Amino acid sequence: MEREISALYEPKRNNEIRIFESSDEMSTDLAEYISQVSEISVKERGYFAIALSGGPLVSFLGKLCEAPYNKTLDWSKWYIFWSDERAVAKNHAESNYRITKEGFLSKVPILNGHVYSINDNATVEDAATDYEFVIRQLVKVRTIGVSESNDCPKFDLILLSMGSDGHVASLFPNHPSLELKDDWITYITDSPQPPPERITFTLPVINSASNIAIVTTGDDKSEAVHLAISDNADGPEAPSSLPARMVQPTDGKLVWFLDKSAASSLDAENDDAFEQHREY
Ligand SMILES: O=C(O)[C@H](O)[C@@H](O)[C@H](O)[C@H](O)COP(=O)(O)O
Repeated sequence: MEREISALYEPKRNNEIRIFESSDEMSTDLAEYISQVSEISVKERGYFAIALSGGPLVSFLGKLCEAPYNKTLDWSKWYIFWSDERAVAKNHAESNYRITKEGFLSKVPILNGHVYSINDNATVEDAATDYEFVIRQLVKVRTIGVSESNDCPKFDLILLSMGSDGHVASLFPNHPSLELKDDWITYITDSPQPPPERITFTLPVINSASNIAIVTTGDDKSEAVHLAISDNADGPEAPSSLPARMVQPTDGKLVWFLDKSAASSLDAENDDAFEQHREY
């Protein structure tokens, strides 16, 4: 359909919204989506490099640990990374590594040597430098792909969740880390949500991925979802520095996985830049 595009905003391409009646249905579809992306990546590249986030995301990966996926997926080709980590010890309740290990990694046969966690034994600055170094080595040998448009790593899939303030990974609204162009990994010491110190992928790395999924549930996210997605949120008041709105893959594809509550402020008429799959 022909439509007028605001001069203030790049038209969105390769974006899709999937809306589900319940988080259980969302988990089922998410498992199928991840399975398909992993199969394609293994077939095309021989590896599947996936970056996870913390928060409630891991609880939506449960179906991957069950039949048929626990048997059919080529787990030996999976390489695990984190798009962000909190500066706490690995055995701390808030460690994204710990949450992922308990809720996912301990239930599937991913090789320990393929799990690239963020150093919890260094300052956040050093941990960010170390993580970028490790990722550079893996890009050199192409375990992680490389973007054709810049030298950024091209993860096969980056899974993100979003906070009610629109933050993704540990990129928070109006934070200077949103401006970084050359760093792959950075750190912050002033997170508005505890703990204050965190390590995070930068936007250039997120946007260079082949596939990005933002998985979000709950009423408290509906306004941020609207601001992140809707064309009618364009204009002079547009939340140009809302991190979730800045997630726009350069060559890849973005899929939003939303439950009905998180999608409740979306205006179907005005969101036609997205291919919508309203799974009611
Ligand atoms: O520390 C953080 O950055 C948050 O925990 C974040 O990781 C979380 O994903 C969102 O805040 C959404 O979480 P809820 O859906 O539970 O609100």
